[in-house]
Amino acid sequence: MNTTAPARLSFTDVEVEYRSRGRGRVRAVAGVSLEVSPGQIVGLVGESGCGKSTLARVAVGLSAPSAGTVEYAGRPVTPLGWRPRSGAEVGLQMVFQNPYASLNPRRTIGSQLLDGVPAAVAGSARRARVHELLERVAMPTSAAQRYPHQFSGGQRQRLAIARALAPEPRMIIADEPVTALDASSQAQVVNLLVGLVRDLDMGMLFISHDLALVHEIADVTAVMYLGRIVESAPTRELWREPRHPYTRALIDAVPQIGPTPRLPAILAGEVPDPANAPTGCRFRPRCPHAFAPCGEQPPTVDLGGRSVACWLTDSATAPTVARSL
Ligand SMILES: Nc1ncnc2c1ncn2[C@@H]1O[C@H](COP(=O)(O)OP(=O)(O)OP(=O)(O)O)[C@@H](O)[C@H]1O
Repeated sequence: MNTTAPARLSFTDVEVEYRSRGRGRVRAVAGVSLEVSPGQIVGLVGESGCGKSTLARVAVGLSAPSAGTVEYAGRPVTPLGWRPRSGAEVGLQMVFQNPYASLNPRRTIGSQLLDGVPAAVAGSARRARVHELLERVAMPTSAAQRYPHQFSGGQRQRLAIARALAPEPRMIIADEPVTALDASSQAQVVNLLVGLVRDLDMGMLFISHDLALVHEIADVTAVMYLGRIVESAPTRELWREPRHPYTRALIDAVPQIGPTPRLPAILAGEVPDPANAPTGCRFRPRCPHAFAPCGEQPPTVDLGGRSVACWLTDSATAPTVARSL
């Protein structure tokens, strides 16, 4: 592994196309460029079906992009299974929505954690490392002798996080890691995960449909719609001044509490099937501000530290509605 390159995850013009019977060609990811730097939490948000999980799978080599490149620490991430796992994949670990995706129900927790501990850790230090991993996720060391089904959902997810940490990754890809948990476990697991990422100075791509949660934890938020990143910005700026109508709609859909409570607005319509994606701007059929230029795909415009793909931000085409956004 190239140890001099920073442990940065970079997607460049990534496309992923599925061929499925009945639906034909499904372009689930349609040209995504995104970076996650060491020590940074990037939140990726969007409604169901926008292509978030597909992008996560490509990041860890579980799927191959049909175009574009994914690099980690300066090396291409290539699909698993073709050769032994390389440093690129070991440096990146994934936490799934369902902990059973990373925990084998038929093996003890201890043996599964041992599998992940680097070979360089030898002898009795291996078992000590397993105990250390359990302590890191606030589980008793006795958990090592038990099986996944003997734990609650929240505990299982903590054990899946310990499994992800075992190979000492520098970057975590967390795909809806708390969506399947009850509300109190959700908060615990998110706090644990974010605390670990910060303590160990790792990077994290945190995928969620929950913009309010991403607002709490992410340094940068990228908003995905039907296979494309429509807006990306430091989280605070994005929340304070969303530039894309889809981002605005997602923020409006979050219930507001506090001195001036407000009921959430409903985002009109549904995400179209990517097998039948609209031409031009993909958000056009649901956008309250759609106008003639939206028949063409908008370019992604760099606004200095943030980017947006919307004709409303183009000074040549933007009509007065831009000011009302
Ligand atoms: N193996 C597959 N074969 C065909 N189509 C697929 C496959 N996996 C995903 N898709 C389609 O690709 C699109 C994006 O799916 P993906 O799961 O990446 O979205 P998502 O934003 O993560 O949604 P969710 O939050 O519901 O998981 C969807 O239209 C989905 O039906």
